Amino acid sequence: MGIIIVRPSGELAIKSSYVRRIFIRKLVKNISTQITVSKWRVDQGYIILETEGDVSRLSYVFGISYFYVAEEINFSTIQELAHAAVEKFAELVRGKKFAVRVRRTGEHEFTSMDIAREVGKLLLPFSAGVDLENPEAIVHIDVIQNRAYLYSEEHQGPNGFPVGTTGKTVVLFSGGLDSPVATWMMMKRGAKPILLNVKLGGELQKNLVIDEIKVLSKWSGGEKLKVYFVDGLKISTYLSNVNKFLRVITLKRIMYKLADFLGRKTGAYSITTGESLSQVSSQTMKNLFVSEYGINRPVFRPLIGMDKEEIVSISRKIGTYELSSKMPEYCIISSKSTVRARLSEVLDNEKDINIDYKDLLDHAEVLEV
Ligand SMILES: Nc1ncnc2c1ncn2[C@@H]1O[C@H](COP(=O)(O)OP(=O)(O)OP(=O)(O)O)[C@@H](O)[C@H]1O
Repeated sequence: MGIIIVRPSGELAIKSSYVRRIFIRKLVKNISTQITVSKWRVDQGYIILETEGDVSRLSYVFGISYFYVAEEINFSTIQELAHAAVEKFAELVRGKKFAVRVRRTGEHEFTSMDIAREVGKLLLPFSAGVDLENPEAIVHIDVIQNRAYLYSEEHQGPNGFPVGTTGKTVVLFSGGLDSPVATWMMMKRGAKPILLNVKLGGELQKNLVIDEIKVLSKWSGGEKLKVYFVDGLKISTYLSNVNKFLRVITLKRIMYKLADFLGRKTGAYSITTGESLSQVSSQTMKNLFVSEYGINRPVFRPLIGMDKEEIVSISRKIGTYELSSKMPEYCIISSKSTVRARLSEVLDNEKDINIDYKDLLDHAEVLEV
């Protein structure tokens, strides 16, 4: 059993108290899917939790700025606090250059500097001296009213909003490099993704997609991730009648329409893709305009302004890079596309294709990870 102090993302602090309460409650719910929480309270913007389990899992919970495992003490004088700090930290600083870092909230007759000075003075004889610039050991003390939290290590959280607080989005999820990164970025903004894969590559593609979703689910704050696999073969047959230079754009339009339908079915108000401006011919500005023409939901493209290196670096960080690299390109997608599709021509071509989107989705294979 330990006390964990969580500082929510700075963005949560500027919300109205009503919204903040909702977000904090969801954050605690998401935290308790990772570790056991027996009690919690909010004090001066910090969430104080009594917990059991592996705290390192909190590094994956969106909505956390930083967190630490602390010892809680009640105190009335600065000397009392300093003695408790010495008892806890004498061994930590033994023979090392150290620094004391103090944060203080509440009404007190002393400042943070007063605490740091008093604690530093008592720890000095155990140590190799004070070094505020490059300490070998750091003594952290957070004072909130008449309680102090003592700890030696602070862990970074991923910031953002708790997953599930900002709505659902249908993600067009190919499983290539980009769409997993786009999914992660939307989860970071608190969205719950509903994944839609047009199965063009059979079981190999499907299994890679599932493995990628498993990796992404580490970041989902316990929210189950649902994936819809739609029959790609059926869609390919529709496309065989389309002019070959317009096939990629038409396929994209079909995917967007499927996503729009799925959004309506699942209460998701947006569509997310992994497109990045002009990365490939189907992603020129003109083609993106034509692709999403007539779609009722806003299309979010979190990667639109990123280059490949930036996307790769996020993909490595979140753990999907290795799996994405195994994903082959599928021939329809990689076939030549015009860079400036004419809307009227594309719409004209489309007239002869009669796709029953509802039926495609009703027959989709649905899994939850
Ligand atoms: N088979 C598919 N099923 C669902 N969505 C897809 C599929 N193929 C492509 N998409 C969507 O279209 C976007 C662009 O795909 P495209 O193949 O043009 O580029 P990409 O750079 O290879 O993307 P990715 O790396 O995500 O596969 C993808 O990021 C994804 O959102």
